[in-house]
Amino acid sequence: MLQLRNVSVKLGGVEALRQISLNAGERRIGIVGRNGSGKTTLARVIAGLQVPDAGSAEIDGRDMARDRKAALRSVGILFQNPDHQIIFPTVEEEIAFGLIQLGRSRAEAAREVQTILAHFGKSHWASAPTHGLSQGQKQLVCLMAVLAMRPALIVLDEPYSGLDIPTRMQLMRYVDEVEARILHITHDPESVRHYDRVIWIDEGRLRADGTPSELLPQFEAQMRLWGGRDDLSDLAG
Ligand SMILES: Nc1ncnc2c1ncn2[C@@H]1O[C@H](COP(=O)(O)OP(=O)(O)OP(=O)(O)O)[C@@H](O)[C@H]1O
Repeated sequence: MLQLRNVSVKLGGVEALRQISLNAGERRIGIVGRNGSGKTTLARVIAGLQVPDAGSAEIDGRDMARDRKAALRSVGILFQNPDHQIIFPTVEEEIAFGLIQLGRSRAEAAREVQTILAHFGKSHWASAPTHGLSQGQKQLVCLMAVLAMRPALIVLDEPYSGLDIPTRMQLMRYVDEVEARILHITHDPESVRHYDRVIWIDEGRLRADGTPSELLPQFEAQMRLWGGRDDLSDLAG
């Protein structure tokens, strides 16, 4: 169970999040909102990577900002750009890193790396150089690295942008099969239409919260309305 209590975050004078409170236990949750609305900041708070200026983010009663070990075990995060995530020269080292951080021995980590690669039919990638992979292949490596750590919750921050349609469809299929709970940040209503719940963040506030069938038509209508204007002065920041 994810519990946010009055979470506020200021970044360089900008109120990126303003008093967000919510409880979430659904298996699949989408987060929508326009550019600069605070979605990535929210993802970082939930993963314990951003300490809120006020309020707290807890998963199963553990405070993500204060208990880094619990945060590592509980939440995996997949960012939009895999180049910001990948740091190791080979695929196996990249996937092993999180496991070693969780306290696995090198031998245990190596076994678990093999297991996850085999699960995705990518055993032959083990010693492949990460810099030689395409964007979609890198994104799959990041997903495997997150899944290998078996977190209870996976936060996806626009993981499909920049991928071609077949790669996106394949990755979406992999993600749909994942046991862990998913919180998926996106601009694309289609990718969360089959989810259990959607949360709309606007100017750092929780604007609406409901089922996709209730919320997405409102969201799309508002996006079209804003898109019809030439004025970008209301864009956050
Ligand atoms: N490091 C930072 N310093 C100052 N302001 C920041 C910083 N990071 C984010 N912001 C501001 O905080 C607000 C929320 O940013 P955030 O990245 O969370 O939005 P977002 O909804 O994820 O946007 P996008 O959809 O464009 O990725 C924006 O106004 C942004 O300019």
